[in-house]
Parts: sequence; structure tokens; C-alpha cells
Amino acid sequence: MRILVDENMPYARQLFSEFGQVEAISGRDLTPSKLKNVDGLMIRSVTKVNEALLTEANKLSFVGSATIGTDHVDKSLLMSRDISFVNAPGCNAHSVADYLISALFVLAQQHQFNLRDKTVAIIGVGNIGTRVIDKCEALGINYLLCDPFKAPADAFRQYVSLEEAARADIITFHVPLTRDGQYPTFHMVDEAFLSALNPGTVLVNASRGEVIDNKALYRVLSQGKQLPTVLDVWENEPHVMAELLPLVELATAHIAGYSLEGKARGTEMIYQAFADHCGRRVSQHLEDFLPHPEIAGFNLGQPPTPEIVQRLVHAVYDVRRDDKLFREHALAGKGFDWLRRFYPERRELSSAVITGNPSVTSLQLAPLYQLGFSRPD
Ligand SMILES: NC(=O)c1ccc[n+]([C@@H]2O[C@H](COP(=O)([O-])OP(=O)(O)OC[C@H]3O[C@@H](n4cnc5c(N)ncnc54)[C@H](O)[C@@H]3O)[C@@H](O)[C@H]2O)c1
Ligand SMILES: O=C(O)[C@H](O)[C@H](O)COP(=O)(O)O
Repeated sequence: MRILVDENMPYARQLFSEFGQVEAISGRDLTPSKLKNVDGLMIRSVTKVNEALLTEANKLSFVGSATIGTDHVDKSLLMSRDISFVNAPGCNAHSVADYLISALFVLAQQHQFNLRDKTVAIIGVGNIGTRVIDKCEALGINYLLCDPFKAPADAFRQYVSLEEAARADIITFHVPLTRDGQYPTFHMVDEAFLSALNPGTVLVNASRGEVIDNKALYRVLSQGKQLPTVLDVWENEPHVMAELLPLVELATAHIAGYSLEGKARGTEMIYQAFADHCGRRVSQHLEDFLPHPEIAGFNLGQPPTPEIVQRLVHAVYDVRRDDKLFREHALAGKGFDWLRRFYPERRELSSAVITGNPSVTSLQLAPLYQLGFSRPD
């Protein structure tokens, strides 16, 4: 059996070689001839799976994408050719939610506000949005939910319209990229949306670049409207709109989901699906591969204050590291894809175990566990 795996997929070679011959490829540069006599194709979001790519795919029976987003894959084409398709829902949800919290702490510091006085609108309440809810609750931050697909069937939570959500202090997008249907997300943030926002509204996009019309954002920000903006994703990646970058407060290279756990979980999920597809049982597990984290945990000598919580989060992941690398390399230096291919190791909050000395009660530590840190065994 021949299997192609994206070179930016941790542990893929080790996992998939139990099924046959594995070749690592640069996902963005994959050409049709590479797919001749290939049985399985394991990709990330940079590989567009369409008619043109599959012209020489004479044996392909399985495509696995180690991502939650699927806007890069023509699923009906795969179905029409009897090629199985699997993605990895939820694999990197904790990672994206960690990214958001790290970014909000930075903005709160820079703009001198208290997150507990703010309301966060969560647009898209799926795997990531749900993790964001947990983190907001852990930190005592108010939130609004906007998800027209979830709202009708969810008896436990209240939802608001996008117009109401736009009045929140912080708006964070966790939607798929869609162009059709009643609630398409392509350019859901356009000039009209941006113009209606209250000055000072914080915008975070860690979903897909095309959810925000980048030209409109540039126009509005360059006219002087204060909208502190965090962009992890950009229209036309890997080509970032250069003029927009200086106007964005935190800028990163589509790495919100790039914790080692997030990426590795994606690989493991499609490995398991491929084993099922082949009628085999998996023999390897993620925990056999993940290295011990550099920071194994923290022992608190006092109950966690908001300042301590922020320090703990930033000790595990500080988004300013990635913002700095982005500004150095995304446009003029090594480039957007290099930043992603050689992404420095980053672990999820769950990699750090929190304990406290006897004066710290487990009740006082509970919000840290809800935030994503681990409890001792
Ligand atoms: N930056 C990154 O590294 C990164 C990582 C993971 C995911 N993503 C992106 O984030 C998206 C969300 O990820 P997820 O794991 O939460 O996906 P998910 O499928 O679990 O959740 C998406 C939610 O968005 C809702 N939705 C769809 N259209 C909407 C609209 N018009 N308005 C409001 N809500 C809408 C859906 O009903 C669903 O509940 C992915 O599709 C992907 O594009 C980016
Ligand atoms: O949809 C996702 O899961 C993420 O956006 C995606 O995984 C980001 O990484 P990429 O696949 O582009 O390497």
C-alpha cells in the first residue's frame, strides 16, 4: 500500500508505516502525478482536494484531513468517486481556546481593562466555542453565544443574533468557512459590520481568513477606528495583506490550533480512521509519542489571583512569541509557510499539572482546572 502524508503532521510516518510505504509531501505543492498508484492521502488544510488534483489518482480509496476545517476538500467529488473522507473534529479545540485566552490576557494588559468587566461574543458554538465557554466561566467573564444552527436544538443555553453579538466588547469567531445556505460565513465581517461596531470592540479571528473581509478591515482600521484586532488567519494565505499587518495588534500564522497535542491528535484520529477503513486494529497510541512537557506543572503557595492565573497561562503559552516571529518572517523573512512548518513546540494548558500547598484548597484550584490545567492523579 502507498500512503502520502503531509510533512507537517507529527508522528505520521511512524503511525502510517504499519500499513505500507509512506512518503512525506509538501501539502501546498502536491501535484496530480504524485497521486498515481497511491492508496491513502493524509493532508492538512493547505491541500486543495478537487477534480484537478485527482486526475491521476487511479487507486486512491481514502483521504484523511488532520483538521477540523474541511473547506479545502470537495467532499461530494470524493463521494462520487467512492473515496472515503475523514477529518478530525475537535482535535485542536483546546489549542485554539488556549490561544484565545492567551491573546485576551495580552490585550487586557495593553488596553488596561479587566476581562471580568467585559462580555465576549462567541460566534460558532462547536468544539472550539464550547471550550471557550468553559474558559470564560473559569475566569468569570460574561459571554454571549451566536450559532443559528445550534440555537434551535439547545434547550440549555440562550443564543443571540449576530447583530446582538456585535454589541459585545469582544467578538471571537469559531465558525467554518461556508459560502452557501442561510448563514454563510464568507465575509460575515464586512464593511457594514465593522462600521456598526462600538469603538474599542476587540475582534479575534482564529477560524478562516475569508470570514473577515480583509480589505474592509484595512479600510476601517486605517481610517482610525479603534478595533483591537487579533488575526490568526488571513485571506489568501499564505499571502498576507501587507498593509493590514501593522494595524493588527496580534498577528499569527494560522497556528492557533498548533499545540503539539492538537496536531498529534489530528494525526492519531485519521490513523484510527484509516485502520478502520483497512479493517485493521490500531497498534500505536498518541501517549507513546508525546514527549514530557518542558513545564510539567506548578505548585501554588497561595490561592490563585487573576494575576497569577495570567502568569500561569503565559508560562505555558504566550501568543506574543508567535506574534513576534510573524512580524519578523511572514512577509519579508522566511515566510508564512515556514513559520507553520517549523513551528516551535507548544503545549496545551492540560500539559501542566497544578497543585497547591496545604493552605490552598481544592475549591480555590477548581477554576484553574476548568481553564484547562490538569489535576494531579
Ligand atoms: N486557526 C486555527 O488553527 C484553527 C484550528 C481549528 C479550527 N479552525 C477553524 O475554526 C472552525 C471551527 O472549529 P470547531 O472545531 O469549533 O468546528 P465545529 O464544526 O465543531 O463548530 C463550528 C460551529 O460553527 C457554527 N456555525 C456555522 N455557521 C455559523 C454562522 N453563520 N454563525 C454562527 N455559527 C455558525 C456551527 O453550527 C458549529 O456549531 C473550523 O471550521 C476551522 O475553520 C481554525
Ligand atoms: O481546521 C483546522 O483544524 C485548522 O485550521 C488547521 O488544522 C490548521 O492547520 P493546517 O491544516 O493548515 O496545517
